[in-house]
Amino acid sequence: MPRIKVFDTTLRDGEQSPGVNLNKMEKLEIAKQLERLGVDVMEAGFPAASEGDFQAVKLIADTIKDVSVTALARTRKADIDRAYEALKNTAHPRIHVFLATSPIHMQYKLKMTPEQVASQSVDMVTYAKERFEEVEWSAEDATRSDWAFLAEVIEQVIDAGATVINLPDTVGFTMPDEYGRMFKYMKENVPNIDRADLSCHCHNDLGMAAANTMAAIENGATQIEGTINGIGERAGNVALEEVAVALKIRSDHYGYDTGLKLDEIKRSSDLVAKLTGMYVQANKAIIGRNAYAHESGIHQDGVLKNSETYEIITPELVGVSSNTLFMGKHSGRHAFKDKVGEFGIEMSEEALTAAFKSFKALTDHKKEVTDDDIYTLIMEVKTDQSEMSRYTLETFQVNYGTRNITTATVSLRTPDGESVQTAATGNGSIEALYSTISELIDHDMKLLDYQINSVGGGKDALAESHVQLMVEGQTVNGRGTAQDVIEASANAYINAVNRYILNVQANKAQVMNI
Ligand SMILES: CC(=O)SCCNC(=O)CCNC(=O)[C@H](O)C(C)(C)COP(=O)(O)OP(=O)(O)OC[C@H]1O[C@@H](n2cnc3c(N)ncnc32)[C@H](O)[C@@H]1OP(=O)(O)O
Ligand SMILES: CC(C)C(=O)C(=O)O
Ligand SMILES: [Mg+2]
Repeated sequence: MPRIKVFDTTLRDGEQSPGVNLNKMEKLEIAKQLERLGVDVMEAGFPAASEGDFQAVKLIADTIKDVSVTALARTRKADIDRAYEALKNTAHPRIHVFLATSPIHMQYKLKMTPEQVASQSVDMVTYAKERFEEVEWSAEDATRSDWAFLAEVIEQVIDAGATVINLPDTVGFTMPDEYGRMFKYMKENVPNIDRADLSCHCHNDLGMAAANTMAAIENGATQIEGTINGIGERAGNVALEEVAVALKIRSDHYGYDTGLKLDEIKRSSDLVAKLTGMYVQANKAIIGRNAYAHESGIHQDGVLKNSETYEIITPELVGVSSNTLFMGKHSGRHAFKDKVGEFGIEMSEEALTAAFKSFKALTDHKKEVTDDDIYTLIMEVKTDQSEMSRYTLETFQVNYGTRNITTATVSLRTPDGESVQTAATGNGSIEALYSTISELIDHDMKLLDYQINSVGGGKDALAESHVQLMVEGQTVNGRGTAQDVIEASANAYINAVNRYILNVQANKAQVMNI
């Protein structure tokens, strides 16, 4: 069966989701999972955007061996140079250069004529080609561009060395038949089109991203771009798992396949949801909690007689399985290690010991420790940068009552190793807690967003909190886990402050290096 290449942009376009901000260790974990999933190309970031993005792309490029790693660049030499610096040691490098071709973007955003857009694209593809064998060129806002103009630019950039041509539906504007016709038009009107892969890149503003991607495949696309769980700018990108499973289940209709290991989909989805804080809705296609659940009597009756009456996808196909190993206070290190293996996660002995210690501590409070709990603990250990952390929570107490003024008392260890303590009040537990922590930390801070979720079910479930703070004018995210919701909230807040401090240190180090 002919194979469609999969270009994952979870770490670049996906990270452009409002409110998402991954540190480099979190990005690396996602990159390793994408490698296990079997994507052909992963877009690791936009190195010219920030020092943090540059470092994350470089770390991924230096680590990933079996997948092509790419990075985004504007049609500017400085962007291409920065991408080259980040990617130069990777096994299969690719640069991704983009420039908008629609009248509205050219006139108002770029303030360039169509002729300037064409020649700048050619010049920068030529420049990129001197550094990279694989050069992808994207016509941003292709679906609102003039097709004849676009065809001319595509022909020129292929002559200049582009090996992949991407036609993004940047604002999710197109419809399936129209997008399909655009691909057919380019196949028929660009004389050298067969010298390049043709790629689609769909956004979901009108809920058409998956349908548009399928239409592109039917009309000549050889590469699809998207993200895990469909995260991304505004309403997101196409969810890769939806397209890959649709191609598999309807191979009779399309006759194409991807190289993805479909049973790695659930793990990939869980990891991205956990590290980004963007949880998947229960009825989400392919990986939603309800995607393999049957509620009504007639459906249940049908499924009991023959599951295919109401199930077109088996849960096992995408790696959804029921928990068979009961993990509790009597479990030992072997069972724990086996569970880590089941998740497909590699851990050093040191990290395994730390995760096992947290697991045992949890079993003292929790009757049954679920897969979700263990997975959360492992990720806490794997993405921990505590050796570089600055503030740690020592103790806290919150007094809340319907008729009392809520008071929190918190003790923190500061970056200098000093123990500081104070108390403050607030309208509720979290406000009192956060006001108290703020008083102990010598930075100007504002809470922008706060989320609390339970991991798995049950009244003794672990709590996981995500916060977004404005610290000294910089937006930072934080994540914290604990058995208690207030402790998880405190951990998330302190984690955000520590990330801010690490960012400041990284920037200072960069200035000193220059
Ligand atoms: C459709 C997409 O997803 S595109 C990718 C979007 N991703 C991002 O923007 C990543 C995060 N971005 C950033 O950190 C910043 O925008 C940066 C570092 C890239 C640039 O920052 P700044 O230099 O402050 O510029 P700012 O973002 O305000 O404006 C963008 C500039 O790039 C220009 N530009 C936009 N696209 C392109 C392009 N493809 N090629 C060349 N120039 C471009 C704009 O015209 C504008 O130029 P101007 O300053 O001459 O008016
Ligand atoms: C940078 C390009 C490929 C993009 O993300 C878009 O146009 O949506
Ligand atoms: Mg995009």
